[in-house]
Amino acid sequence: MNDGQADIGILGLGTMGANLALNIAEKGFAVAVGNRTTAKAFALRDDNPGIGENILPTESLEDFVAALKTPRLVLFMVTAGRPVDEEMERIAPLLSPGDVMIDAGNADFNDTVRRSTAVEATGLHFVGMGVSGGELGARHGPSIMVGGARETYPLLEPILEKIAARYEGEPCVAWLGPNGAGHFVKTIHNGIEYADMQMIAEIYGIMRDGIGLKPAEMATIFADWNTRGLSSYLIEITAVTLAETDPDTGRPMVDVIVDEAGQKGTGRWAVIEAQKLGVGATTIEAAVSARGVSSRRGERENAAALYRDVETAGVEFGGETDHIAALEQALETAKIIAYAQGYATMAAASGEYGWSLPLAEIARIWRAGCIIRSRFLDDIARAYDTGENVVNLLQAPDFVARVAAGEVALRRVVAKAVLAGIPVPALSAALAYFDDYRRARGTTNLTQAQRDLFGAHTFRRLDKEGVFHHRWPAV
Ligand SMILES: NC(=O)C1=CN([C@@H]2O[C@H](COP(=O)(O)OP(=O)(O)OC[C@H]3O[C@@H](n4cnc5c(N)ncnc54)[C@H](OP(=O)(O)O)[C@@H]3O)[C@@H](O)[C@H]2O)C=CC1
Ligand SMILES: O=C(CO)[C@H](O)[C@H](O)COP(=O)(O)O
Repeated sequence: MNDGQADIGILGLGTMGANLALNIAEKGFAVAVGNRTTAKAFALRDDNPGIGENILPTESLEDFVAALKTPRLVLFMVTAGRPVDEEMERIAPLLSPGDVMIDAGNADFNDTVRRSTAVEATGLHFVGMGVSGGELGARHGPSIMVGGARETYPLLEPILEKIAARYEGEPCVAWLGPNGAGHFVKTIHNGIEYADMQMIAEIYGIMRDGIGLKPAEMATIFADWNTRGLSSYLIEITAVTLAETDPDTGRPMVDVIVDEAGQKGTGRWAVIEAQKLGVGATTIEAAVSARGVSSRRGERENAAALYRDVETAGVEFGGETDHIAALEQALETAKIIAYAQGYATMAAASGEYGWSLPLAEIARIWRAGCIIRSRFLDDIARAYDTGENVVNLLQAPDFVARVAAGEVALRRVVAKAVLAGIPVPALSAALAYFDDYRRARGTTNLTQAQRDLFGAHTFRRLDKEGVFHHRWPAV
């Protein structure tokens, strides 16, 4: 048994927990580790000479708790959902007032609010903390989105600032707001991740099925795009994945991978929360739906046979440079719209829950470490840093200019893909949102008339103040 030596403890040594423990240990902190499968805790110490001396493996929760300095920092990195509640229930009786439980996995922020309320009532503290960056991020520097009580953050800050990714020297970690704020922001990060990935996949679809490019050719194009406006981790890994060859068959790796996308729920949570807040996060919705449709491969194969003879307009996708340039500009424009939707969701949540989310700071801590990291986030930070009230990124002057310059390319690419029968649900959702958002006189006046006719739901008039009901003809 280790006696009160560890600066922090981690329960859950899967992909993220093990790498986070190594990162913390490497930065000079002593970290107690425990896992349902206990052997993993000892293997983590034994398999990592040089760092292992800062890792204190434990066999039981009693050992784990005894190994921690007080106030104890207990970080859970287990499968989201029920396992988090189970682990919390098991360890709570062993902790003392002032100790801190940290859920660093992905979590539905509603669960975080529930857990936070229950735990804080017992004198313990609870922090919901989003960690992004996957395996390598956890190991060498993730982006960390911290929630929970403001007063609890200083207990974690020295460790988090050391282990977080750095962008131009600044650590990519911040306290973002109370109770569920950290996990809410992580959820929107993942929603944007889904939209970003789906739009890249749609551009890949146009390159493959419209233009007829080979994966290696596409890899070169994406690598080139990664040197300019679209430069980001996701574009970089797109080039890497497209360039890869399957050692078994010698074929491009992407060509042997089944076209069914997995999803663990964070994209869906983002959509649900956006809907609850009345924000149209349509690019994220399209991405989540597209993953759902992709998972019904058998159904899609049947439908493909049933609709084999459907006529699509004879659209020519040439392989010339201007087409590639249009795809690049379309993707860049749609990406701005997707981020605008994600940020609008966070802005609405901030008002609804009284969080005062620091939107510029969120962009800054996403610039490195996380899956959507890119220089583009620097531009978003600047837009929110102006001190002006940016109601939506699509109204920030820099982005108005960029979207105005790129919308024709997006419109042409979407129109061509639609005519050719190539699915572009997220790109077209971005365009539709943009067109809807920029229309001063919309069409829901008709919706209001219908609602008033069938349900006396009332409406407001353009020419008079007040709420009205009209005597419509009986139907
Ligand atoms: N993988 C990624 O790229 C990212 C993951 N996350 C989030 O981090 C969290 C952990 O993910 P990841 O490390 O990938 O998951 P893994 O599947 O690699 O590991 C899961 C861990 O949870 C433990 N566990 C599972 N069920 C229980 C249970 N009922 N009781 C106790 N322990 C349990 C496992 O123990 P055992 O070893 O015994 O099975 C293991 O330590 C999740 O919330 C995930 O969404 C966040 C960012 C990125
Ligand atoms: O949280 C993450 C990054 O920050 C993970 O990448 C995320 O878990 C991936 O989600 P999914 O499996 O649903 O694609």
